[in-house]
Amino acid sequence: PRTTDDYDYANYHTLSEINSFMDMLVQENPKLVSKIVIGKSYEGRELNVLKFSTGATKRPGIWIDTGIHAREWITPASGTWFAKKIATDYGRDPALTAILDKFDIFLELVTNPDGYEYTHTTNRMWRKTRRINSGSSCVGVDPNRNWGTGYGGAGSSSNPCSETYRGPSTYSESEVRSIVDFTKSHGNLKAFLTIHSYSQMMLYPYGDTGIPCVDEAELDELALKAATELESLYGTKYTFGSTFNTIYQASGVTTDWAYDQGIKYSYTFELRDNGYYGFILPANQIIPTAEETWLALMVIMEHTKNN
Ligand SMILES: O=C(O)[C@H](Cc1ccccc1)CC(O)(O)C[N+](=O)[O-]
Ligand SMILES: [Zn+2]
Repeated sequence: PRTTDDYDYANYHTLSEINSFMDMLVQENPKLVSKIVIGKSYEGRELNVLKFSTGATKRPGIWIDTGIHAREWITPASGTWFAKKIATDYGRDPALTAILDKFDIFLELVTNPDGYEYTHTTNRMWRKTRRINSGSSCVGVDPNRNWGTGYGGAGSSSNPCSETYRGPSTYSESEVRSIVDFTKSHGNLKAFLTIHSYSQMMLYPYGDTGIPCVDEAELDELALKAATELESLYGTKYTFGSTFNTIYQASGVTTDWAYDQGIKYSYTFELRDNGYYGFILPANQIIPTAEETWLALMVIMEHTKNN
């Protein structure tokens, strides 16, 4: 495709196609969109973040990542649609324009590029990074068990052959460390939204413990609003609650860490479906999934703006 107008949002794309999309979007919207390289993956690929900003001065930020688990293809596909939506709606949609007049939005589309490439070339069901684990024939670390908060607890594994292997140490994965360093250097993120599939859930802290987080009441009420808005489009039903109570115990996870950095509005999304297709969601569901999810993201971003 020569422009992001004729990019095929209704299909899944390779890493190089998604990287080309990012470069096209930046070229077409030089005053709104820029690309930041926040680090390199284990195998040396760039970790690219799209920055949407309408002001020169440093503003509070909203973080969104997709594709941290390699096989969850619906998430970078939806994220690509989000990126185009932001560029299209700025200056046209009052709600989005109001958000971007106050916040920068950071969107990392392929958060685990080594794993994503591997799902295209070798194993469609790969989940983890592609780190070679010393002393083991098993490859990869679960980037959603590698964060510092609750690291090493129940709900993660010390076995390199496990799908939830926590890694040799906190932040051992450059794909994780790069986000940690970016978040700390930015220092003013107000929402942290990490997008997974599948199960149709909105999950807030904590995952490592059943003890409620301080902001549980507000996060729960906001999740209800977001899930209701999401359901209004195509009737897709989401459940919501703390990670521990809603899906299962998991430790060293992204949103627990983000929340403990003081980023109150930290949610994990589990997109479509409920298990019928699972990770192999048909491409004809990409755009509907992206559209309904965007409604929920807008609810959370507006709440973040107004609080
Ligand atoms: O186990 C995971 O990391 C997520 C569930 C989750 C979600 C938020 C925080 C901790 C765990 C489930 C999934 O999206 O990875 C799907 N899966 O189990 O492969
Ligand atoms: Zn996942």
